[in-house]
Amino acid sequence: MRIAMIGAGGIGGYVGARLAEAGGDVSFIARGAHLQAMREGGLRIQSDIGNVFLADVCASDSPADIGPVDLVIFAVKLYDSEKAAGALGPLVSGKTRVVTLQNGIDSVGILRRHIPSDSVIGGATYLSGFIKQPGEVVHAGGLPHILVGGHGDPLIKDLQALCDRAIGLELKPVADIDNVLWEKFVTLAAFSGGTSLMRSGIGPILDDPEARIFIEQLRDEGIAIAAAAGHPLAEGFEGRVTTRWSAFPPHVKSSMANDLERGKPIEVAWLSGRMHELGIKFGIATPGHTAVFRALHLHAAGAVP
Ligand SMILES: NC(=O)C1=CN([C@@H]2O[C@H](COP(=O)(O)OP(=O)(O)OC[C@H]3O[C@@H](n4cnc5c(N)ncnc54)[C@H](OP(=O)(O)O)[C@@H]3O)[C@@H](O)[C@H]2O)C=CC1
Ligand SMILES: CC(C)(CO)C(=O)C(=O)O
Repeated sequence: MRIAMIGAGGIGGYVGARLAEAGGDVSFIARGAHLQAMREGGLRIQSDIGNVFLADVCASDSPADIGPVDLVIFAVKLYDSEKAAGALGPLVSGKTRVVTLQNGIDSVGILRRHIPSDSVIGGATYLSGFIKQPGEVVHAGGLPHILVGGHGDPLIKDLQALCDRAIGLELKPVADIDNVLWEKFVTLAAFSGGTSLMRSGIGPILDDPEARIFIEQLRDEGIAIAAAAGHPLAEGFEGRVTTRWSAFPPHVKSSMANDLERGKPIEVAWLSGRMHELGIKFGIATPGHTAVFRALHLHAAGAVP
């Protein structure tokens, strides 16, 4: 199976390296110093599940260098989506499937504006990763599970078979990916808003009584928004979110908190900002998410000079 990873960062780098290690024919679309480092010195993944070193990496900043593939895995930040999606053309044939692992609820819609609708498949993962330095990605924690739509699609079955052979990757096709994406959106918007605004890993937040009230408030606002949007979350969801948060090593922060710390642009408009916008639409107060959105808006495009 020919696979192209769009973005070779925390998610694209980790998943692509694992698929290549398992025998997949993987190419990476990357850019800048990370692209140069991968071309010159390969791609390294540091993970408690087992490190990976891909010495010989097929990487380019131009999809035309790679040509049509069977599967595209889309993993750039949401603020880079339009540009990256607009450049997918040379990778996509009539048979290509494009699986997105981006956070939030907007990714599938963005991709469908650029490529045929039925080629796009939603997906979500709770694994946590980041680029430590050019050419090196760290798996910071979180189980390397990926949930994808496309249940019954032969290509997704082939991908699942490849993941079954891989170390540190588990892929499960599901019948209702929309529900999975909403669950992740609610869980992550609270986790990213909380760990970014409070500048802390999840452990100390859950241990501090006031900080915990705030992150749980973000979670509960998200649950109310999901119900109003026609995606009610199952009974007991609150408890499952807290269990999921507690399963991360205490120091783990969201990818947005990591980007904020590094002065990079952040995805707040698609997370707390999206909750704020939906709150206005449905007439539901979201004081927590609105505060996160407004406070971090100043940093949305990267470090304030
Ligand atoms: N990291 C995590 O733990 C998780 C992230 N996600 C989601 O996955 C998505 C990807 O996040 P993440 O892996 O952290 O992102 P990263 O920033 O780590 O990696 C994205 C990479 O793609 C590059 N890139 C962006 N646009 C292009 C382009 N047009 N051509 C070539 N390269 C490009 C970026 O370059 P540059 O550095 O120059 O910007 C960067 O190297 C996001 O939506 C995120 O919310 C989901 C689950 C967990
Ligand atoms: C799964 C989680 C919470 C990993 O940290 C994430 O999606 C993110 O940080 O963006």
